[in-house]
Amino acid sequence: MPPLEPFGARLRRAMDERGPLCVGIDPHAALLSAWGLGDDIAGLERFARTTVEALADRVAVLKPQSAFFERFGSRGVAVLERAVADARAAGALVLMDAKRGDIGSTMAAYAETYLDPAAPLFSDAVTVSPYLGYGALRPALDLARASGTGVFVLALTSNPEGAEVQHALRADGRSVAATMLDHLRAENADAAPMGSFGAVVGATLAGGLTAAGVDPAIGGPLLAPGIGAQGATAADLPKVFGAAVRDVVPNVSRGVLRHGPDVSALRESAARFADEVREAVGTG
Ligand SMILES: O=c1ccn([C@@H]2O[C@H](COP(=O)(O)O)[C@@H](O)[C@H]2O)c(=O)[nH]1
Repeated sequence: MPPLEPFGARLRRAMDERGPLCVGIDPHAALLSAWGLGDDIAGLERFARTTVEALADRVAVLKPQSAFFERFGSRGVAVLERAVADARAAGALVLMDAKRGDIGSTMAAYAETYLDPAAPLFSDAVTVSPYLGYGALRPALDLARASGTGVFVLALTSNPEGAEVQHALRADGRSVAATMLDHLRAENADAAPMGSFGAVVGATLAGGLTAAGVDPAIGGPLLAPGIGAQGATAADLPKVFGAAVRDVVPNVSRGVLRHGPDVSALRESAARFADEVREAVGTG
């Protein structure tokens, strides 16, 4: 198979054609129940299939939350494999939210799990945690570059607990979060129209970026979770991201999923969020 076009270029095109919204596939036990499904493999499978059927042909990115599949063991992972393949076949980019991070050959194995085109869970991009040091992510960064996939590094997460680590200051006075964004800016240097190496920066962080001395412009995508159930709205995006808002991929999971299992209702909800984002970001 020929190598894919770089993820950043594929993502920019998808954002231009479909709008930048990313919808999560998060089969919480409470959502399975609200959809009238069992908290079991059959329920998981129906939930994933319905979400993919409703949204994969219209949103730029679908983001399965791996944890909700892994809790069912190998059969849950098999459902995840199918969801990823079906979503990609229907035209969505798949961002696997696995938040992996380790060292050396272990990190390389995580990278192969999601970014090797021959792997059963091959996805367009994966989230990673830099808590073992940005340099420890090198196997994933290198494999992404080679395979035309992307990596999203946790920088300023949407949860309030993240600040104690991410706002911490290094000896040179830079915050940990700002340092992660510096690394990503360097990783994306010279990439056009957009780099493949993204940051996770919560939409909940109005004021938080300045506090952490962070410039969100990294030449790559900015995944912004926190809209909907966590309280942020599309109108917060320009406040949080300023001029970098054009590179933001806003994520909504429960805010859309709570409208299921009706396919039309899921689509209408995603369309409403997409309209709100368009209005807030000023792209038409
Ligand atoms: O900082 C982060 C990083 C990841 N997430 C994930 O995004 C979704 C958000 O779900 P909602 O239902 O829209 O709250 C979920 O999978 C999180 O694990 C995040 O929220 N914040």
